[in-house]
Amino acid sequence: MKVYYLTPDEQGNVIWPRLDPKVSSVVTLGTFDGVHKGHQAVLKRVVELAKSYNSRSVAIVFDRRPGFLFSWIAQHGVEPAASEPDSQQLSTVDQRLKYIAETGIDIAIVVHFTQAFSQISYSAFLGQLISQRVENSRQPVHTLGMTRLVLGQDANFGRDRGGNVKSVQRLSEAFRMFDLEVVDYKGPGFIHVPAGVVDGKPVEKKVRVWSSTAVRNSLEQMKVSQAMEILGHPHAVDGTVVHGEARGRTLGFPTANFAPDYEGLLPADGVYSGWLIDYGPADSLPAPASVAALSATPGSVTKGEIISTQPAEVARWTAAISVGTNPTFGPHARVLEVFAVENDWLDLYGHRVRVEFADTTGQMVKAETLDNLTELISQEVRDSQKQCDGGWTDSITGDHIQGTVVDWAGPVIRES
Ligand SMILES: Cc1cc2nc3c(=O)[nH]c(=O)nc-3n(C[C@H](O)[C@H](O)[C@H](O)COP(=O)(O)O)c2cc1C
Ligand SMILES: Nc1ncnc2c1ncn2[C@@H]1O[C@H](COP(=O)(O)OP(=O)(O)OP(=O)(O)O)[C@@H](O)[C@H]1O
Repeated sequence: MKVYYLTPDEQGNVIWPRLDPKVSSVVTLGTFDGVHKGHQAVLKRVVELAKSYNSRSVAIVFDRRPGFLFSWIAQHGVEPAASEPDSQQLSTVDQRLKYIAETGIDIAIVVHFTQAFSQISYSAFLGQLISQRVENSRQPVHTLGMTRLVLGQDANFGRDRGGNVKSVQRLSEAFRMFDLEVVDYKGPGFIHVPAGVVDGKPVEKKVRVWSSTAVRNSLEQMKVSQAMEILGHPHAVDGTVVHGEARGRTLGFPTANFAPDYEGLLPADGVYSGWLIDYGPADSLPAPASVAALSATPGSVTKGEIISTQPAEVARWTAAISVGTNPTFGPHARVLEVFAVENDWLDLYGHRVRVEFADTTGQMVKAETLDNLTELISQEVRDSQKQCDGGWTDSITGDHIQGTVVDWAGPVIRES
């Protein structure tokens, strides 16, 4: 998959890549947070249509959730800095691109979502996907050559969320420049999720089961296996390993402690089963293109290259995962710690790692004694092995992923 990164200028304008004018594009657009099964249905339809029309398949991905941008502005009065983390984001742009690439999409165009960009009307935006007028040129120049647009039934985009299935259909019929195809595959239906408090009373809202809101709700309730069911892959958190308090070895369960700048939404405090993936020393890995794109000149396009959006996995282990404040040991910051079940005594300091959440094994408790805690953790480790035994199957590729050690060349520290 080729990836282009677009940085809007102060007026919100972007320069679209000029793609080969002899080939038309089937396009979809959205945030794709989590790339859940609903998103997958839309993306797969784009790939299918592109194949049948000899077109290219294009996904326009908004980076920064619009919800994050607008709530930040409402709270702080200004736009967040480009590097400001979004604590409610399920997956980083690199994680999303990895899954989008798996669906078979040819080109992803990542647009850094700014307030000025959000003010472009849906009709002007869609027009730009066909051709664009540029400075010093009278004739509009060919951009993506969009001939087909694929949207989910309740898609909304453009200024004041004016672009929806009805308004886009009208536009399509009036100008006959592109066709609209609507994917109405919402999955297993709807659920109610908490939506804050009004007049002192908790209120709920109805959302699709296949939605990022439902995934966030599952994670907040420790239901990581439910999140996996909606996503079609385990929910993941990425980070680098730092030193903890070196207590784990004494307990018999040394853990890889994630640095506080981890990426991905952390599930509620609790103990989970899953997988720990090692990508090797962080300083040996190239910075992802998405990081460089954050400091790009406004109004620029970072040329697309065929990039690997994820470093290669060095090893993968079944994991017992602890999220919380370790109350047994008094006041403590909230931490994410992972014990690699098959290989205790690993040296992962400074490594780039990922943890994938499979299921729940217990609560974070204040144990009476260290022996009690060790006993509890031992049981949770056994449960993790049982729960992760079957691995998991990627809903996009159909690949079966087994949670056992791949080929780890790093040092294994044995107890002396
Ligand atoms: C599977 C697992 C379950 C855990 N459960 C608890 C718990 O219920 N209560 C608690 O205080 N700490 C719990 N911990 C965290 C340990 O207290 C922590 O790993 C240990 O203190 C080592 O910390 P350190 O890495 O900072 O040295 C758990 C750790 C693991 C790996
Ligand atoms: N369950 C679903 N069924 C069909 N289409 C979906 C489903 N979920 C999302 N889509 C479509 O995927 C595209 C990208 O969606 P986007 O990520 O921008 O936001 P969304 O629709 O609000 O998704 P979510 O609520 O899960 O965040 C849109 O066209 C949207 O309508």
